[in-house]
Amino acid sequence: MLSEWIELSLESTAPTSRGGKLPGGTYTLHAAGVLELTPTECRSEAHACVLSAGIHGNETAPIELLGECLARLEAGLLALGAPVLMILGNPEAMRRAERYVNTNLNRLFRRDLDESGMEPDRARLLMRAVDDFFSRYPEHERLHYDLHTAIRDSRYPRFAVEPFAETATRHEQWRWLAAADIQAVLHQHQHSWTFSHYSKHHHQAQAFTLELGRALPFGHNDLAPLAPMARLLEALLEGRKPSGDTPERMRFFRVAHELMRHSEDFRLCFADDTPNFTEFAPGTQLAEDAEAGSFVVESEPLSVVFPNAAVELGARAALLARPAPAPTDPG
Ligand SMILES: O=C(O)CCC(=O)N[C@@H](CCC(=O)O)C(=O)O
Ligand SMILES: [Zn+2]
Repeated sequence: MLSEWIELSLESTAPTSRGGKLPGGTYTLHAAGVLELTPTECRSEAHACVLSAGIHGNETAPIELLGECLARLEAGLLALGAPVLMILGNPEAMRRAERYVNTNLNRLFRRDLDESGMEPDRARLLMRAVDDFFSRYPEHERLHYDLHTAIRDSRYPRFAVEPFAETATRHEQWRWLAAADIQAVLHQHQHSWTFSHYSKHHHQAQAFTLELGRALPFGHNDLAPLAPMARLLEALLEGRKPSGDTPERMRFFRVAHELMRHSEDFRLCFADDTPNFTEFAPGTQLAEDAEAGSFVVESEPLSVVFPNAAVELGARAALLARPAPAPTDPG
């Protein structure tokens, strides 16, 4: 049943059972795309882990990665040793192989959300699922990895976005991400209402959005470069301490500016296939908006991340970042 969970979610077929046993514990299906794994015994290093994928329906590699982890659990190659909430974010968008159906789910994770519609309802359901899960494990260190893939190529194909929130990121997280072959980290500069931000802001979780290569349809993903990330997820599922490496292996950036789309008449002034983290020199015009005017790089170069001129009005059309120092170990 476990390994069929993803297929059944894609087919919108209700599974025959809402729970059962697996090596090292039990599973419970709380709602479509919301699966909780409960260990018979938590290992001492275990985190309470939220692992989500498919928040954008066309980002399939992370869904396959979670599927592989479940298959290994079910086959007895891994023994569950930590509480885990596994989430397929937007099953309807997954079925349509679209980023979203009506609106971008990953901008809706706020407690004062009052919009109606499929994605707002889904955001409310997922926020409740995360609240309930973390409240069951008050003694555990909390963690949320929200797994994505990017629309464009990237100078660093695998990178982490660290949400902005008060909770400090523990140094071991940088070590784990470096060992998982994450190549760059982007620190957010302000609240962003993404899923990983929700867990960090409201539950003090160690939380990241992880970009794991480029968005491709099911069956077209090469999971080989994600093998080190699979090892990290498996260690978390087993409640073991993951391997670490020096964070200096990764390049660090901080968002300096968020480029917003204000009007219908908006364009980015560089090629559509410009890879993430491409740097633009001072004086370069990056955007033209009928309402906000033009945006030109000022005195320091800026690197562009997630450029997308086709976003909804009022939404982020790109992040502009500058290099940041690698974090030092507080000891
Ligand atoms: O490649 C793109 O333009 C988008 C990839 C993606 O979905 N990224 C996330 C990042 C979330 C964050 O800022 O933490 C998103 O845009 O929701
Ligand atoms: Zn995404």
